[in-house]
Amino acid sequence: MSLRIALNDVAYSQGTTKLINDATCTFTTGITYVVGRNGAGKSSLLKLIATAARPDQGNIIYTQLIRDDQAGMYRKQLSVEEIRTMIGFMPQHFRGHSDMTIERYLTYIAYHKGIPYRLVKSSIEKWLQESGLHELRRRKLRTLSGGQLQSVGLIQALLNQPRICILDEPFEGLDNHEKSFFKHALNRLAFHSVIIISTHLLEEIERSENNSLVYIDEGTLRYCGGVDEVDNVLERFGDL
Ligand SMILES: Nc1ncnc2c1ncn2[C@@H]1O[C@H](COP(=O)(O)OP(=O)(O)OP(=O)(O)O)[C@@H](O)[C@H]1O
Repeated sequence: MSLRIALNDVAYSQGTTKLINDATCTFTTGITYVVGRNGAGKSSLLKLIATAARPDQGNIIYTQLIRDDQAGMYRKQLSVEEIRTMIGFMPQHFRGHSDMTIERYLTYIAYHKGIPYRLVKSSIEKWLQESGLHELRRRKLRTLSGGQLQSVGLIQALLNQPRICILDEPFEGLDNHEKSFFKHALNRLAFHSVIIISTHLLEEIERSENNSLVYIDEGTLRYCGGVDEVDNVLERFGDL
């Protein structure tokens, strides 16, 4: 199932402030890193793609490649409702439900995402064991450290192996063990899913040939292309 997200001349404002200008870019399977300085518009761009905000102008078209015996191969346009069932999203400064325990919160999210009842417990158990959060599973979210909360935010986004995964600064505050665990999970997911990650940590960018880069500056997309160009892009448009 090959997905494509195409932004066509997308503009987005808050009040009189234009946050995104005429953004045209395509996202496909694999990891795309969205980079730019503080305030460049990364979070705004991710919210638009996650359907958490709506463009003032232009559109975002989500299509899926369909193989059909009769009709052959064609691209089907997906509705917002269909897209929302496919998205895993972690906003910047994830908080979750502060009075729930980790276990209860993830169970609630799992049901919400339609994970079959019989798989919920074992799936959450596995994520908690592998991420190192198992011993903390009965702690309320408000008592967690920044890195622990970030891990819960990542698990809730990745729990149902989403076909579209949008993560705003996912590596912020994680220790090396947590980073390598989630990177591994993302690399596995990237074979079948569109993964969009905003980051200002250049060392977190994996320069694999399947990965892409978007450089945003003052709401304008200056570069959309292969991640192998990252050094040239930073030299041309400015370091982060
Ligand atoms: N509700 C709002 N009203 C007015 N301006 C806003 C609003 N939200 C964001 N902005 C401004 O829009 C610009 C882009 O913000 P955005 O959060 O998308 O950038 P960012 O690249 O994610 O920044 P950072 O890396 O610092 O999180 C910033 O200058 C920000 O101050």
